[in-house]
Amino acid sequence: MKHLEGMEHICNILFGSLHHCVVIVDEQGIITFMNERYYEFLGTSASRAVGRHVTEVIENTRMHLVVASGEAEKANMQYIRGNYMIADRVPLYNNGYIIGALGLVMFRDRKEWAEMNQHIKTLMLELESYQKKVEQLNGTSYSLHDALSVSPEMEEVKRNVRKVASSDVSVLLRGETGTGKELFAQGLHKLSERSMKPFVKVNCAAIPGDLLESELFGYEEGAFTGAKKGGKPGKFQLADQGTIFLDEIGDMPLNTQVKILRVLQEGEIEPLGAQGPRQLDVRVVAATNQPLEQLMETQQFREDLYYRINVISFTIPALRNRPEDIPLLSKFMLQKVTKRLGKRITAFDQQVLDRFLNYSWPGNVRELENTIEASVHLAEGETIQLSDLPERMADKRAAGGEWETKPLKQVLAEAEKQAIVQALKEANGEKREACALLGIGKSSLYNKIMKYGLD
Ligand SMILES: Nc1ncnc2c1ncn2[C@@H]1O[C@H](COP(=O)(O)OP(=O)(O)OP(=O)(O)O)[C@@H](O)[C@H]1O
Repeated sequence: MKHLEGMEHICNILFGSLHHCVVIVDEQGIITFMNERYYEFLGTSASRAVGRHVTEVIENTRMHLVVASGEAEKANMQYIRGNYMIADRVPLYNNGYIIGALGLVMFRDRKEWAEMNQHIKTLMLELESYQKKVEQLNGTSYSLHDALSVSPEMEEVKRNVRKVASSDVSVLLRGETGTGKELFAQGLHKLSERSMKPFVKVNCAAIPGDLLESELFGYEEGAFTGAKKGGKPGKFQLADQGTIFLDEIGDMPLNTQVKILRVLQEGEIEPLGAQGPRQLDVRVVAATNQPLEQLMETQQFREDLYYRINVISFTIPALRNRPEDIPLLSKFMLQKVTKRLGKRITAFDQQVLDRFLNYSWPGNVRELENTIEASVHLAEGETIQLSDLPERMADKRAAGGEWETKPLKQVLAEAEKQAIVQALKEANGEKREACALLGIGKSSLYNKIMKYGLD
């Protein structure tokens, strides 16, 4: 930011009366200047835009990527506020260092543009539908815009995630179960240069230890008896050029940790039965809900791997610590669930919202969504009542105060068991459906069913 300070006055003279839209960002992608024309077009103002990350203010912008790559982009098509515009973006250098970027969004003669825009719109809509299909095939369905929040804590995490998204730095996402770590991992990938390449998720807790290696690194034909003809690519190969998301990394067996570290350090893998190593280019995003520092003390997690994946870490706050987000998320989840179930329920009784605000949400946003889904099933009127909430929510002990006096482990275990019982009930014992409701893998569900003696 310091290089661009004091430039506002000069920029206003230069670009103030220009018919085109101008934006300048600093080396972190933070807006330092926009001209009046751009504010008008976006319906915003200097006080709302300057100082914010450019992705928060301008749709489909690539300014942060230009700063990261240092490469200009000429006559790029950009969809803003219902129109396709032509954007030029150039990096700004000072003494050989990037200090920011300047973007120019061009308008054409209105009539000519309107005609061309219609034609382009049709083509671009078609392209967009293909892009969506590619994204689905690539394994992402979320972007950072899907992470709803109003709380300052979450807004700060989002701001920081945006800042590092365009670089290749390894990111560790921490937070309790259901806080949105996977959503953030996908958001990071979508904001990066790798967005059109694969996003591959590995649930380190769900793959049995003895299969983890072949799942991660693949194998060659004939590597062992029972190996598939033609071999099988591992998750790392599938993620080549893209992002690999190592979920629940704290649950990864020690011997696999050694191998992962080698891959990350040397940028190559050696599939089982292969003649030699293969070069790879993957960005690593890991997530954990376990205290890795504690696991290191008990030698369950390797220190060298910890430092390798923990270059930058973000902690996503638990829902109970950001109550401001609860009304917004509840409303959104209600709309999502009622749309899916085709039921007309439009609001929550005030007592329900109060209960939500006082409840501890050990399963965080996922539990909120499941709770709302369960109550939509039970509700008879157009408003969700206290009596429509699942049993655990009706239990006063679960709502605020007292539960915190119980050991957290016990509370989490009780909530987990309750959620599984509920999901199995809702899914009529159909385990695949219960997995989908809970958002966990099959082997994870089987382990938990055994653990809590629910078979
Ligand atoms: N801020 C948010 N806005 C909207 N939806 C959210 C938000 N945070 C989480 N969700 C939703 O909550 C659910 C759980 O999120 P997600 O799977 O990303 O959590 P997680 O932290 O990765 O969980 P786990 O540690 O159990 O794997 C998802 O359906 C996700 O879309």
